[in-house]
Amino acid sequence: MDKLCIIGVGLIGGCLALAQRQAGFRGEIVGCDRDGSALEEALALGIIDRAEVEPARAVAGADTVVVAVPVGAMEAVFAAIAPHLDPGAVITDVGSTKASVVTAARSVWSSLPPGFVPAHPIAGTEKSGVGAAFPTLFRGRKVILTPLPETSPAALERVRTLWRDTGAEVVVMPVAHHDEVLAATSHLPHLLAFTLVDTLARMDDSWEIFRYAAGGFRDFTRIASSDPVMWHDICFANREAILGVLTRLEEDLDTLRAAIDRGDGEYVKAVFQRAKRARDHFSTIFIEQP
Ligand SMILES: NC(=O)C1=CN([C@@H]2O[C@H](COP(=O)(O)OP(=O)(O)OC[C@H]3O[C@@H](n4cnc5c(N)ncnc54)[C@H](O)[C@@H]3O)[C@@H](O)[C@H]2O)C=CC1
Ligand SMILES: O=C(O)C(=O)Cc1ccc(O)cc1
Repeated sequence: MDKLCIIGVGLIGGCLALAQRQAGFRGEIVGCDRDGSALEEALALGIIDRAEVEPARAVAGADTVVVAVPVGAMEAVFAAIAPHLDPGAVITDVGSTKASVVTAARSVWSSLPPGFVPAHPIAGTEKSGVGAAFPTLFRGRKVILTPLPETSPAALERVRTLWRDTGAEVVVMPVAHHDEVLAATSHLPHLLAFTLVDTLARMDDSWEIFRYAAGGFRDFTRIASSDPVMWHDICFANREAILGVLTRLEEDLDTLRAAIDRGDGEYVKAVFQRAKRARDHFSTIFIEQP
């Protein structure tokens, strides 16, 4: 890899650029963003070597292009870069949903380039923008690649190496499985956090409620500070899977509510015990991060 082009110089694009530099990448990192101030900030912070507002200029001569914009903007970016990519270029993305990104790519390229490798780092924060970027975000975290039948083995290896160099553990899975799993573990918790905070904030005594919030409230709602545009896009991009898991949760919440209402302590305790056992078990294996 000699020239890495990152389109969307925000939190994830910025973290990737910093992580690549820290891993010893000596080539050129070109940043492209529709927001000129993001580019200026990235240049000032030394995160990118060159800034381009025009996607066509940014991708020219790049051997690897990473699209790191909100998932709703992927199609427009693919359309803007498609005619200007080098023939052997590898194109990848960091979007939180994968079927929607693949659909966006298929609507731009009548036949998908073999260099196209959909990807998703399962690492982030509630902050956004390049100013919040840091080089160690991906260390010890998972990155999911969802290669397609058209994806060439060489392109898959390039993207695997790109992420492995950041300290991430790379796993491969089918697109649909990715979207089902992430709807449950990431998209649903974000919707719950946003809704909880919104509901409480609209109560008459919200000032009093937030003033006495304890650690549990802070832990549970941190992700409600995440970027609304990004999460709006994710909701609609992974609509079916999100609605499926939301319905399941609604049913379980309704049952719990009914149990509390009729004073069924055994039922309530059984739910909490099962949940505690599951959380304690999985936290030792998966959930706690370095
Ligand atoms: N924030 C997080 O924790 C994670 C985010 N993701 C995914 O990464 C992607 C980027 O997210 P963040 O870096 O958090 O967002 P961000 O808001 O920090 O950065 C996105 C950047 O894309 C630029 N942009 C938006 N539309 C554009 C367009 N049409 N052309 C060029 N630039 C455009 C924005 O100006 C911004 O600088 C999203 O697809 C998100 O789903 C993936 C893993 C974690
Ligand atoms: O901040 C957190 O805890 C997150 O969950 C960040 C995050 C947001 C979106 C993703 O697609 C992956 C990770």
